[in-house]
Amino acid sequence: MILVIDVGNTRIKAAVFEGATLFEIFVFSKIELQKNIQNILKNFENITDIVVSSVGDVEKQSFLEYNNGLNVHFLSHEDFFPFHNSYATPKTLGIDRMVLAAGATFRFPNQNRLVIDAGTCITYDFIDDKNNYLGGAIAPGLRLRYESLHNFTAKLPLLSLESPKDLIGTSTSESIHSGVVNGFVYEIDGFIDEYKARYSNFIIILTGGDTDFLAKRLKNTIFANSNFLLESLNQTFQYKIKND
Ligand SMILES: Nc1ncnc2c1ncn2[C@@H]1O[C@H](COP(=O)(O)OP(=O)(O)OP(=O)(O)O)[C@@H](O)[C@H]1O
Ligand SMILES: CC(C)(CO)[C@@H](O)C(=O)NCCC(=O)O
Ligand SMILES: [K+]
Repeated sequence: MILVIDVGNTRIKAAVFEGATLFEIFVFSKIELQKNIQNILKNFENITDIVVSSVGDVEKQSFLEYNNGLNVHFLSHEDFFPFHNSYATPKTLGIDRMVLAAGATFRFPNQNRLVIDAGTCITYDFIDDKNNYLGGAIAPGLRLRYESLHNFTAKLPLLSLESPKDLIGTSTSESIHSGVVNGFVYEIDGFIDEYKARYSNFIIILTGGDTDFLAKRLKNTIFANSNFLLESLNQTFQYKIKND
């Protein structure tokens, strides 16, 4: 059994896999990291490996204390990935984006793929049908937009996510919901349309914390899977052992 851990910018997600089977998912904050890992290891005694992808400020050292018989794999740019990386600054490419690109490559062979991760940030990653990772985009995520409006103005309140009643916001809060949520949806549909203008055929994978909220609001057809990063971590690890 393996324990995969996705350290994001806001929270940590972990999952226990045996082969391709996902047993359980855990979501927790950074300060609860040690406690949660200890509990998971206690409940799943057959875990032999911990596989970590971290874009947050949690370093490899935080996992090494579990090294009593357990292998800790902290994924980095030096690992094996199933695509050719055409990014101009490969060393600063987020490891989460690399794992998502790997997952898309494994899952949808020989086709163009666009991965959209709607998390703290929205990331777009494009891998073409020849397995070239081309790059994509980074934009502020849904919650970040609500927080930015509040943090960088004097008068705007901090609202929590709500569906706008209409395009035309008729109060401060409705204007904010319309601006944030409608803007978010139009932007993502707009990106997809631009990719469509350039590539006639590609599969779209949507993941991240806002997957479910977003999936039903997009006009474009997508493959929605909020666990795509966790599943891709498992696949990237299986690929790594095969190639080591
Ligand atoms: N309990 C929650 N805490 C924070 N964000 C949440 C929660 N539930 C849903 N969300 C939504 O998920 C988004 C954050 O996504 P996610 O949890 O995937 O981010 P993350 O853990 O920081 O990962 P990453 O840094 O890889 O994006 C926010 O925009 C928010 O609207
Ligand atoms: C964009 C985020 C924050 C998304 O989690 C992460 O992938 C990251 O820190 N990336 C580094 C910059 C880059 O990918 O080019
Ligand atoms: K993200």
